[in-house]
Amino acid sequence: GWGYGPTNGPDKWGDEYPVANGPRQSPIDIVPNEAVYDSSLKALKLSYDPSNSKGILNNGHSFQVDFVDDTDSSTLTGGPISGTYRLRQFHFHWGASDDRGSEHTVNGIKFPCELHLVHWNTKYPSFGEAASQPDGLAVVGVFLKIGAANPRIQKVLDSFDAIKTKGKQTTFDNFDPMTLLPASLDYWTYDGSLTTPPLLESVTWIVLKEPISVNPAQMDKFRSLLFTGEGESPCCMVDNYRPPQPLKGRQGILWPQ
Ligand SMILES: NS(=O)(=O)c1ccc(-n2ccn(-c3ccc(F)cc3F)c2=O)cc1
Ligand SMILES: [Zn+2]
Repeated sequence: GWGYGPTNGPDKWGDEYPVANGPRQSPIDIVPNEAVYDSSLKALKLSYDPSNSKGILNNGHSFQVDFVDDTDSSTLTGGPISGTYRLRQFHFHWGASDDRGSEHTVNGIKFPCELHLVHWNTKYPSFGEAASQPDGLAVVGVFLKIGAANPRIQKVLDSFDAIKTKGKQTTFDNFDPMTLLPASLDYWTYDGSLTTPPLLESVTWIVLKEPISVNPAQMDKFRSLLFTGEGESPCCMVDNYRPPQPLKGRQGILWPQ
């Protein structure tokens, strides 16, 4: 199966997933000076119910916190999207060292980590159905930079001992992902795709301009997870990011700062 190694990594994904070379692939390099101002864009509105958080899972590519998404209690509205999108899960991508790890880059700069909050359009009957539609998903991306320790992320990191290997999961109750967001919800937005197989071109990307912080010890905790399952020879879960993809005519749009 696909991964991030030399034999199954991003350069090989196109063999099994031809959309890898499609017209709206993600991530991209964001060049703020080239972003177009769009006065029709609205402010992002995120409303999350902490009681919707369900569990945390090591899926062998990252770890994700899954949410109950059978009601409109944790939603994304406004911003570049129309209608209501429900939060399904959030997860991260990170590097083996602090000089890399994010998927989107800004003027070619990589951050050590990037958070993705995955939402689906409730005009479709389910996440799976939405994931195959051009307006089916909306992912909010948040950069993490090295700085002060982030007390909000600590609860996530404290669960890692229970999900060290691929396939392990544990309960994860009453977590409000709002606490992971920066003060400003200013964003860039563009039409893109899932950044891992199946690389579906169904994502409206909303990348926040303001990063949140983590300290080096917290970044090292991310790197303590394993890509491999229990009993397999251990391979650290690091560098689980896809590099920026060709713009192919797309223009990054900037919400009025
Ligand atoms: N990194 S990201 O662009 O935020 C990203 C990358 C990949 C996924 N992803 C992987 C498999 N799926 C998935 C799961 C169930 C389903 F019915 C359809 C899917 F595409 C999915 O949404 C979800 C989010
Ligand atoms: Zn992601």
